[in-house]
Amino acid sequence: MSVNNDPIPVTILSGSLGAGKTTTLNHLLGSERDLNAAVLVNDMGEVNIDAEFVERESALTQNDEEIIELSNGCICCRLRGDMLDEVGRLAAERDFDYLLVESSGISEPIPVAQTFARGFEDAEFDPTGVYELDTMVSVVDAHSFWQGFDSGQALTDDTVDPEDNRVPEEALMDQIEFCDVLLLNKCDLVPEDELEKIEAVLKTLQPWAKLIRTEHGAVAPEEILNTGRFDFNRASQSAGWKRELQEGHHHDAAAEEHGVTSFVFDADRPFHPDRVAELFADLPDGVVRAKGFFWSAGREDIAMGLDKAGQSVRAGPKGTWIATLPKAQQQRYFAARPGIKADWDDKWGDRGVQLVFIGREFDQEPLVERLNDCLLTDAEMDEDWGTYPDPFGSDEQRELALADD
Ligand SMILES: Nc1nc2c(ncn2[C@@H]2O[C@H](COP(=O)(O)OP(=O)(O)OP(=O)(O)O)[C@@H](O)[C@H]2O)c(=O)[nH]1
Repeated sequence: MSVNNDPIPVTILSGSLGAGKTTTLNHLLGSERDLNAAVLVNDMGEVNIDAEFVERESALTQNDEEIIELSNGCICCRLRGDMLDEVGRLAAERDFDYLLVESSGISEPIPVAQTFARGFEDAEFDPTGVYELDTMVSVVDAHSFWQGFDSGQALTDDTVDPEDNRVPEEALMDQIEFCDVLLLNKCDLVPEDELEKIEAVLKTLQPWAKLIRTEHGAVAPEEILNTGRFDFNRASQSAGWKRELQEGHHHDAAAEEHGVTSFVFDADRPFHPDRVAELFADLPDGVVRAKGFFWSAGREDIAMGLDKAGQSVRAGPKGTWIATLPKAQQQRYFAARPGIKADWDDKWGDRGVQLVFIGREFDQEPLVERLNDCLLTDAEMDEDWGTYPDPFGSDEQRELALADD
């Protein structure tokens, strides 16, 4: 074999439990007989490992991939170093041309991508220059799409990743929002009109990724191998809520036709903490995603964050207002971003509210009205906000409410 020093391309597959990641991998390995790939599989020891082994064995006998299992932990957190050790060992042998990674159902895609794109400080092996992240693929289960945002699991359930207390809908949302290719799988189980609704929501949550319908993971290999689509910065900016905050609302006729609503709620005065906490705990079911910053009266020191993914809602201290930065730093910030001062208030600077709401079949107007009712009234603007109770506490992004079944 000739010596090849080009970086080894990497495709990472994420997707919730049972969405069809293994099926997709098997399809790929079965249809691309010439693909000389190493496969790294991360499972949390959750389900059905035997059945998966059988399927993989069959793929293994057809091709001669090296298959590596990383179990009982997640490659986005505890096993990041282990994953790098393994891919470092593989790279030293270098008898394959492509690395396929199947991450666990609850993996966060960003740290996994980061591990490949930028390395990981605690690991000896530095993947930069040796591996090159080519495509981030998220497999979405069309059949249980809506249930995916309604796990009804409280943060205390065993099913929640014990390492960081995340619920499955948060992982699902991350996987949708940070990827290059979205495979909408199990389309055989879902009628056409329902598929169109799901696609309309997916395109609003993730406008950049290529959206492909699949049955039994049957995707054309060129859609997920050697696509050259991955770009860390672009992927980080590609979430629909982020684009809507930064670039404003894009009218999307297809989305509207399928009942998808998305809007930004903007305000330059604070919310009453109790009123808004109550509202966040009782947002309309149709709101699949909400995200952004808000100002909670009495907490002028810090920007609060709202993060709703499906039924999971977190709100709590999140970021820094420019107004609280030292003057010199503020000046540098303004110099780098001309025009930012447009919304600057003489007294309160950039403190305010900017929240994106995305969902299906909910009415925007009543929600906007309720949000407006949460803002301080003129009379309250003159009160001493220090006497207000603070439901958000000091923990970052504290959980507020979950499905109560
Ligand atoms: N009807 C139908 N079933 C599918 C499809 N894709 C996968 N399945 C089935 O769904 C089940 C789960 O598929 P897997 O490929 O194991 O899913 P996974 O994402 O790898 O699951 P985990 O590794 O457990 O997270 C299996 O029984 C598959 O045969 C599909 O497009 N249609």
